[in-house]
Amino acid sequence: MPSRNDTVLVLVNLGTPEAPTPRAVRRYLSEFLHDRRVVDLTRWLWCPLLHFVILPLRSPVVAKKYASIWVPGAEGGSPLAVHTRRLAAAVQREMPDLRVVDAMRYGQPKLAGVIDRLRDEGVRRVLALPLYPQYSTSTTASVGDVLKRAGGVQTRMVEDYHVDAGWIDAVAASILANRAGRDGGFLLFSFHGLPQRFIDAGDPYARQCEAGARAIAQRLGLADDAWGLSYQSRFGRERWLEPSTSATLQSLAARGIRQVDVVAPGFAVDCIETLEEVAMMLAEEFATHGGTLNYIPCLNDSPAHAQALAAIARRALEDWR
Ligand SMILES: C=CC1=C(C)c2cc3[nH]c(cc4nc(cc5[nH]c(cc1n2)c(C)c5CCC(=O)O)C(CCC(=O)O)=C4C)c(C)c3C=C
Ligand SMILES: [Fe+2]
Ligand SMILES: [Fe+2]
Repeated sequence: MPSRNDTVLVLVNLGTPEAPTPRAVRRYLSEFLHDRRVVDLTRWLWCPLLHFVILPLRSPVVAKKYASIWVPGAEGGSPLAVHTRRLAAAVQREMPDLRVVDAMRYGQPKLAGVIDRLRDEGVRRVLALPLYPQYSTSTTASVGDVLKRAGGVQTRMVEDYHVDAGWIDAVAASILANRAGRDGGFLLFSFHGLPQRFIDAGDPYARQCEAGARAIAQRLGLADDAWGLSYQSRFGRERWLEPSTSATLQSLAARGIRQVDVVAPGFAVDCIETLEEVAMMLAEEFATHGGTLNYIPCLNDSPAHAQALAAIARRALEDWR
Protein backbone atom coordinates (compact mmCIF):
# COMPACT_ATOMS: atom_id res chain seq x y z
CA MET A 1 0.00 0.00 0.00
CA PRO A 2 1.51 3.42 -0.93
CA SER A 3 2.21 5.95 1.84
CA ARG A 4 -0.59 8.06 3.27
CA ASN A 5 0.68 11.26 1.62
CA ASP A 6 1.65 9.73 -1.69
CA THR A 7 -1.82 8.73 -2.86
CA VAL A 8 -5.23 10.20 -2.08
CA LEU A 9 -8.69 8.71 -2.64
CA VAL A 10 -11.20 11.29 -3.89
CA LEU A 11 -14.90 10.44 -3.71
CA VAL A 12 -16.51 12.52 -6.47
CA ASN A 13 -20.18 13.40 -6.59
CA LEU A 14 -22.20 15.50 -9.02
CA GLY A 15 -22.39 18.78 -7.10
CA THR A 16 -25.21 20.85 -5.71
CA PRO A 17 -26.08 24.50 -4.98
CA GLU A 18 -24.40 26.34 -2.08
CA ALA A 19 -27.74 27.72 -0.88
CA PRO A 20 -31.44 27.06 -1.54
CA THR A 21 -31.81 30.40 -3.34
CA PRO A 22 -32.60 31.18 -7.00
CA ARG A 23 -29.19 32.88 -7.37
CA ALA A 24 -27.17 29.93 -6.04
CA VAL A 25 -29.28 27.40 -7.95
CA ARG A 26 -28.81 29.41 -11.14
CA ARG A 27 -25.02 29.44 -10.70
CA TYR A 28 -24.99 25.67 -10.14
CA LEU A 29 -27.34 24.82 -13.00
CA SER A 30 -25.42 27.11 -15.34
CA GLU A 31 -22.12 25.32 -14.68
CA PHE A 32 -23.76 21.87 -14.87
CA LEU A 33 -25.75 22.56 -18.04
CA HIS A 34 -22.76 24.11 -19.85
CA ASP A 35 -20.95 20.75 -19.67
CA ARG A 36 -20.86 19.28 -23.20
CA ARG A 37 -21.10 15.80 -21.64
CA VAL A 38 -24.53 16.72 -20.25
CA VAL A 39 -25.98 18.82 -23.07
CA ASP A 40 -24.23 18.34 -26.40
CA LEU A 41 -26.23 20.84 -28.49
CA THR A 42 -24.22 23.44 -30.43
CA ARG A 43 -23.54 26.55 -28.35
CA TRP A 44 -25.39 29.06 -30.57
CA LEU A 45 -28.54 26.94 -30.19
CA TRP A 46 -28.23 25.98 -26.52
CA CYS A 47 -26.79 29.14 -24.85
CA PRO A 48 -29.69 31.51 -25.68
CA LEU A 49 -32.22 28.86 -24.60
CA LEU A 50 -30.28 28.19 -21.39
CA HIS A 51 -29.59 31.82 -20.41
CA PHE A 52 -32.90 33.39 -21.42
CA VAL A 53 -35.42 30.61 -20.79
CA ILE A 54 -34.24 27.62 -18.74
CA LEU A 55 -32.14 29.33 -16.04
CA PRO A 56 -34.56 32.23 -15.31
CA LEU A 57 -37.62 29.94 -15.24
CA ARG A 58 -36.15 26.87 -13.57
CA SER A 59 -33.91 28.40 -10.86
CA PRO A 60 -36.69 29.85 -8.63
CA VAL A 61 -38.80 26.70 -8.94
CA VAL A 62 -35.90 24.37 -8.16
CA ALA A 63 -34.68 26.65 -5.30
CA LYS A 64 -38.01 26.05 -3.52
CA LYS A 65 -37.52 22.30 -3.89
CA TYR A 66 -34.02 22.52 -2.39
CA ALA A 67 -35.39 24.66 0.46
CA SER A 68 -37.87 21.87 1.30
CA ILE A 69 -35.07 19.34 1.88
CA TRP A 70 -32.21 21.57 3.11
CA VAL A 71 -30.36 20.18 6.16
CA PRO A 72 -30.36 22.79 8.95
CA GLY A 73 -27.47 23.65 11.29
CA ALA A 74 -23.79 24.52 11.17
CA GLU A 75 -22.91 21.19 9.49
CA GLY A 76 -26.00 21.38 7.30
CA GLY A 77 -26.52 22.25 3.66
CA SER A 78 -27.79 20.50 0.57
CA PRO A 79 -28.37 16.80 1.42
CA LEU A 80 -26.09 15.70 -1.43
CA ALA A 81 -23.19 17.75 0.01
CA VAL A 82 -23.86 16.77 3.64
CA HIS A 83 -24.15 13.04 2.92
CA THR A 84 -21.14 13.03 0.57
CA ARG A 85 -18.99 14.70 3.25
CA ARG A 86 -20.15 12.19 5.87
CA LEU A 87 -19.59 9.29 3.48
CA ALA A 88 -15.98 10.41 2.83
CA ALA A 89 -15.43 10.52 6.62
CA ALA A 90 -16.92 7.02 6.95
CA VAL A 91 -14.67 5.64 4.17
CA GLN A 92 -11.71 7.38 5.84
CA ARG A 93 -12.47 5.42 9.04
CA GLU A 94 -12.34 2.20 6.99
CA MET A 95 -9.02 3.19 5.39
CA PRO A 96 -6.83 4.78 8.07
CA ASP A 97 -3.67 4.29 5.94
CA LEU A 98 -4.94 6.42 3.07
CA ARG A 99 -6.20 10.00 2.94
CA VAL A 100 -9.82 10.21 1.74
CA VAL A 101 -11.44 13.47 0.61
CA ASP A 102 -14.65 14.45 -1.14
CA ALA A 103 -15.10 16.58 -4.25
CA MET A 104 -17.82 17.68 -6.65
CA ARG A 105 -17.82 17.77 -10.45
CA TYR A 106 -19.77 21.07 -10.33
CA GLY A 107 -19.88 23.62 -7.50
CA GLN A 108 -17.83 23.24 -4.32
CA PRO A 109 -15.50 21.62 -3.35
CA LYS A 110 -14.73 21.55 -7.07
CA LEU A 111 -12.80 18.47 -8.26
CA ALA A 112 -10.36 20.51 -10.38
CA GLY A 113 -9.50 22.72 -7.37
CA VAL A 114 -9.22 19.75 -5.00
CA ILE A 115 -6.68 18.10 -7.34
CA ASP A 116 -4.68 21.37 -7.66
CA ARG A 117 -4.53 21.65 -3.86
CA LEU A 118 -3.45 18.02 -3.44
CA ARG A 119 -0.70 18.43 -6.06
CA ASP A 120 0.52 21.60 -4.28
CA GLU A 121 0.70 19.57 -1.06
CA GLY A 122 2.99 17.05 -2.77
CA VAL A 123 0.46 14.30 -3.48
CA ARG A 124 1.63 12.23 -6.49
CA ARG A 125 -1.37 10.02 -7.23
CA VAL A 126 -5.11 10.61 -7.13
CA LEU A 127 -7.57 7.71 -7.27
CA ALA A 128 -11.03 9.08 -8.15
CA LEU A 129 -14.08 7.07 -7.18
CA PRO A 130 -17.09 8.71 -8.82
CA LEU A 131 -20.16 8.04 -6.66
CA TYR A 132 -22.05 6.71 -9.68
CA PRO A 133 -22.46 2.92 -9.45
CA GLN A 134 -23.43 2.85 -13.15
CA TYR A 135 -21.18 4.33 -15.84
CA SER A 136 -22.57 7.08 -18.06
CA THR A 137 -20.80 9.49 -20.40
CA SER A 138 -22.98 12.25 -18.89
CA THR A 139 -21.59 11.67 -15.38
CA THR A 140 -18.56 9.34 -15.07
CA ALA A 141 -16.88 10.39 -18.33
CA SER A 142 -17.27 14.03 -17.30
CA VAL A 143 -15.28 13.29 -14.13
CA GLY A 144 -12.72 11.58 -16.40
CA ASP A 145 -12.45 14.80 -18.46
CA VAL A 146 -11.38 16.73 -15.34
CA LEU A 147 -8.82 14.04 -14.43
CA LYS A 148 -7.35 14.12 -17.95
CA ARG A 149 -6.88 17.90 -17.70
CA ALA A 150 -5.11 17.64 -14.31
CA GLY A 151 -1.36 18.23 -14.60
CA GLY A 152 1.51 17.26 -12.28
CA VAL A 153 -0.28 14.33 -10.69
CA GLN A 154 -1.07 10.78 -11.83
CA THR A 155 -4.76 9.95 -11.88
CA ARG A 156 -6.91 6.82 -12.05
CA MET A 157 -10.67 6.41 -11.93
CA VAL A 158 -13.00 3.60 -10.90
CA GLU A 159 -15.31 3.41 -13.92
CA ASP A 160 -18.31 1.74 -12.26
CA TYR A 161 -19.31 -0.76 -9.59
CA HIS A 162 -22.80 -1.71 -10.76
CA VAL A 163 -22.52 -5.42 -9.93
CA ASP A 164 -19.77 -5.28 -7.32
CA ALA A 165 -20.61 -8.06 -4.83
CA GLY A 166 -19.96 -5.94 -1.71
CA TRP A 167 -22.09 -3.10 -3.02
CA ILE A 168 -24.94 -5.44 -4.10
CA ASP A 169 -24.86 -7.01 -0.60
CA ALA A 170 -24.99 -3.55 1.04
CA VAL A 171 -28.00 -2.43 -1.04
CA ALA A 172 -29.81 -5.75 -0.50
CA ALA A 173 -29.17 -5.62 3.27
CA SER A 174 -30.51 -2.06 3.51
CA ILE A 175 -33.69 -3.08 1.63
CA LEU A 176 -34.14 -6.09 3.93
CA ALA A 177 -33.62 -3.95 7.05
CA ASN A 178 -36.11 -1.36 5.81
CA ARG A 179 -38.75 -4.05 5.08
CA ALA A 180 -38.15 -5.99 8.31
CA GLY A 181 -41.26 -6.59 10.38
CA ARG A 182 -43.74 -5.85 7.60
CA ASP A 183 -44.92 -7.44 4.38
CA GLY A 184 -42.62 -6.06 1.71
CA GLY A 185 -44.67 -4.52 -1.07
CA PHE A 186 -43.74 -4.48 -4.72
CA LEU A 187 -40.09 -3.35 -4.98
CA LEU A 188 -39.46 -0.66 -7.58
CA PHE A 189 -35.88 0.23 -8.54
CA SER A 190 -35.94 3.85 -9.66
CA PHE A 191 -32.84 5.14 -11.48
CA HIS A 192 -32.05 8.63 -12.74
CA GLY A 193 -33.03 8.79 -16.41
CA LEU A 194 -30.93 9.60 -19.47
CA PRO A 195 -31.88 10.74 -22.99
CA GLN A 196 -32.45 7.64 -25.16
CA ARG A 197 -30.04 9.28 -27.66
CA PHE A 198 -27.13 8.58 -25.27
CA ILE A 199 -28.02 4.88 -25.12
CA ASP A 200 -28.32 4.73 -28.93
CA ALA A 201 -24.79 6.18 -29.10
CA GLY A 202 -23.46 3.31 -26.94
CA ASP A 203 -23.76 4.56 -23.34
CA PRO A 204 -23.83 1.39 -21.14
CA TYR A 205 -25.87 3.13 -18.41
CA ALA A 206 -29.26 1.39 -18.92
CA ARG A 207 -27.64 -2.03 -19.31
CA GLN A 208 -25.78 -1.49 -16.03
CA CYS A 209 -28.94 -0.29 -14.22
CA GLU A 210 -30.76 -3.44 -15.40
CA ALA A 211 -27.90 -5.79 -14.42
CA GLY A 212 -27.58 -4.19 -10.97
CA ALA A 213 -31.32 -4.26 -10.23
CA ARG A 214 -31.51 -7.93 -11.31
CA ALA A 215 -28.53 -8.84 -9.11
CA ILE A 216 -30.09 -7.11 -6.07
CA ALA A 217 -33.48 -8.74 -6.71
CA GLN A 218 -31.79 -12.15 -7.00
CA ARG A 219 -29.83 -11.51 -3.81
CA LEU A 220 -33.18 -10.83 -2.11
CA GLY A 221 -34.74 -13.96 -3.66
CA LEU A 222 -37.55 -11.93 -5.25
CA ALA A 223 -39.85 -13.49 -7.84
CA ASP A 224 -39.84 -11.74 -11.23
CA ASP A 225 -43.33 -10.29 -10.66
CA ALA A 226 -42.36 -8.80 -7.26
CA TRP A 227 -40.06 -6.11 -8.58
CA GLY A 228 -39.62 -3.65 -11.45
CA LEU A 229 -37.31 -0.97 -12.83
CA SER A 230 -38.07 2.58 -13.95
CA TYR A 231 -36.39 5.92 -14.66
CA GLN A 232 -37.03 9.28 -12.98
CA SER A 233 -35.89 12.93 -13.13
CA ARG A 234 -36.55 13.58 -16.81
CA PHE A 235 -35.21 16.93 -18.04
CA GLY A 236 -36.24 18.57 -21.34
CA ARG A 237 -38.47 17.42 -24.15
CA GLU A 238 -36.57 14.74 -26.00
CA ARG A 239 -37.21 11.02 -25.43
CA TRP A 240 -35.67 9.70 -22.19
CA LEU A 241 -35.26 6.14 -20.99
CA GLU A 242 -38.55 4.39 -20.31
CA PRO A 243 -40.64 3.46 -18.44
CA SER A 244 -40.78 6.54 -16.24
CA THR A 245 -41.17 6.04 -12.49
CA SER A 246 -44.33 8.17 -12.48
CA ALA A 247 -46.01 6.12 -15.27
CA THR A 248 -44.89 2.87 -13.64
CA LEU A 249 -46.48 3.84 -10.31
CA GLN A 250 -49.71 4.71 -12.14
CA SER A 251 -49.82 1.35 -13.89
CA LEU A 252 -49.05 -0.48 -10.62
CA ALA A 253 -52.00 1.34 -9.02
CA ALA A 254 -54.19 0.40 -11.99
CA ARG A 255 -53.23 -3.27 -11.40
CA GLY A 256 -54.40 -2.93 -7.79
CA ILE A 257 -50.92 -2.86 -6.26
CA ARG A 258 -51.26 -0.48 -3.33
CA GLN A 259 -48.00 -0.94 -1.41
CA VAL A 260 -44.77 -0.07 -3.24
CA ASP A 261 -41.26 0.18 -1.81
CA VAL A 262 -39.05 2.42 -3.93
CA VAL A 263 -35.28 2.17 -3.78
CA ALA A 264 -32.88 4.30 -5.85
CA PRO A 265 -29.56 2.44 -6.09
CA GLY A 266 -28.20 4.76 -8.79
CA PHE A 267 -27.81 7.44 -6.15
CA ALA A 268 -25.02 6.82 -3.64
CA VAL A 269 -26.48 9.41 -1.29
CA ASP A 270 -29.85 11.08 -0.88
CA CYS A 271 -30.37 14.28 -2.84
CA ILE A 272 -33.08 16.42 -4.41
CA GLU A 273 -33.98 13.63 -6.85
CA THR A 274 -34.68 11.06 -4.12
CA LEU A 275 -35.91 13.19 -1.21
CA GLU A 276 -38.02 15.74 -3.08
CA GLU A 277 -38.97 13.90 -6.27
CA VAL A 278 -39.51 10.35 -4.96
CA ALA A 279 -40.16 10.56 -1.21
CA MET A 280 -42.31 13.70 -1.48
CA MET A 281 -43.78 14.30 -4.97
CA LEU A 282 -44.12 10.74 -6.30
CA ALA A 283 -45.36 9.50 -2.91
CA GLU A 284 -48.09 12.18 -2.97
CA GLU A 285 -48.97 11.30 -6.56
CA PHE A 286 -49.21 7.58 -5.71
CA ALA A 287 -51.42 8.40 -2.69
CA THR A 288 -53.92 10.09 -5.03
CA HIS A 289 -54.21 6.67 -6.74
CA GLY A 290 -54.91 5.08 -3.34
CA GLY A 291 -51.43 3.65 -2.84
CA THR A 292 -48.69 3.92 -0.22
CA LEU A 293 -45.14 4.56 -1.39
CA ASN A 294 -42.41 3.69 1.08
CA TYR A 295 -39.11 5.27 0.11
CA ILE A 296 -36.00 3.27 1.11
CA PRO A 297 -33.14 5.73 1.74
CA CYS A 298 -29.83 5.58 -0.12
CA LEU A 299 -26.85 3.89 1.53
CA ASN A 300 -25.48 7.33 2.51
CA ASP A 301 -22.74 7.08 5.18
CA SER A 302 -23.77 3.65 6.52
CA PRO A 303 -20.87 1.36 7.58
CA ALA A 304 -21.88 -1.21 4.92
CA HIS A 305 -21.61 1.45 2.19
CA ALA A 306 -18.27 2.73 3.48
CA GLN A 307 -16.93 -0.85 3.66
CA ALA A 308 -18.08 -1.64 0.11
CA LEU A 309 -16.48 1.53 -1.31
CA ALA A 310 -13.29 0.99 0.67
CA ALA A 311 -13.00 -2.54 -0.76
CA ILE A 312 -13.53 -1.20 -4.30
CA ALA A 313 -10.84 1.46 -3.73
CA ARG A 314 -8.40 -1.08 -2.24
CA ARG A 315 -8.74 -3.31 -5.29
CA ALA A 316 -8.19 -0.35 -7.65
CA LEU A 317 -5.04 0.59 -5.71
CA GLU A 318 -3.74 -2.99 -5.87
CA ASP A 319 -4.15 -2.90 -9.66
CA TRP A 320 -2.28 0.40 -9.79
CA ARG A 321 0.89 -0.80 -8.10
C1 LIG B 1 -27.12 9.17 -11.00
C2 LIG B 1 -26.76 9.50 -12.23
C3 LIG B 1 -27.16 10.70 -12.97
C4 LIG B 1 -27.29 10.77 -14.34
C5 LIG B 1 -27.08 9.67 -15.34
C6 LIG B 1 -27.70 12.11 -14.64
C7 LIG B 1 -27.94 12.60 -15.92
C8 LIG B 1 -28.51 13.83 -16.22
N1 LIG B 1 -29.04 14.77 -15.34
C9 LIG B 1 -29.51 15.86 -16.02
C10 LIG B 1 -30.11 17.01 -15.45
C11 LIG B 1 -30.22 17.30 -14.08
N2 LIG B 1 -29.90 16.45 -13.04
C12 LIG B 1 -30.06 17.12 -11.84
C13 LIG B 1 -29.79 16.64 -10.57
C14 LIG B 1 -29.10 15.47 -10.28
N3 LIG B 1 -28.67 14.51 -11.17
C15 LIG B 1 -28.00 13.51 -10.51
C16 LIG B 1 -27.45 12.35 -11.06
C17 LIG B 1 -27.46 12.01 -12.42
N4 LIG B 1 -27.77 12.82 -13.47
C18 LIG B 1 -28.00 13.86 -9.12
C19 LIG B 1 -27.33 13.06 -8.03
C20 LIG B 1 -28.68 15.07 -8.97
C21 LIG B 1 -29.01 15.76 -7.65
C22 LIG B 1 -28.21 17.03 -7.37
C23 LIG B 1 -28.58 17.63 -6.04
O1 LIG B 1 -28.20 18.79 -5.83
O2 LIG B 1 -29.22 17.05 -5.17
C24 LIG B 1 -30.53 18.45 -12.12
C25 LIG B 1 -30.72 19.55 -11.06
C26 LIG B 1 -32.03 19.57 -10.42
C27 LIG B 1 -33.09 20.08 -11.37
O3 LIG B 1 -32.96 21.16 -11.92
O4 LIG B 1 -34.05 19.33 -11.57
C28 LIG B 1 -30.64 18.57 -13.50
C29 LIG B 1 -31.06 19.78 -14.32
C30 LIG B 1 -29.28 15.61 -17.41
C31 LIG B 1 -29.65 16.59 -18.51
C32 LIG B 1 -28.66 14.36 -17.53
C33 LIG B 1 -28.21 13.62 -18.72
C34 LIG B 1 -27.92 14.10 -19.90
FE1 LIG C 1 -23.68 30.02 -22.23
FE1 LIG D 1 -29.17 14.53 -13.23
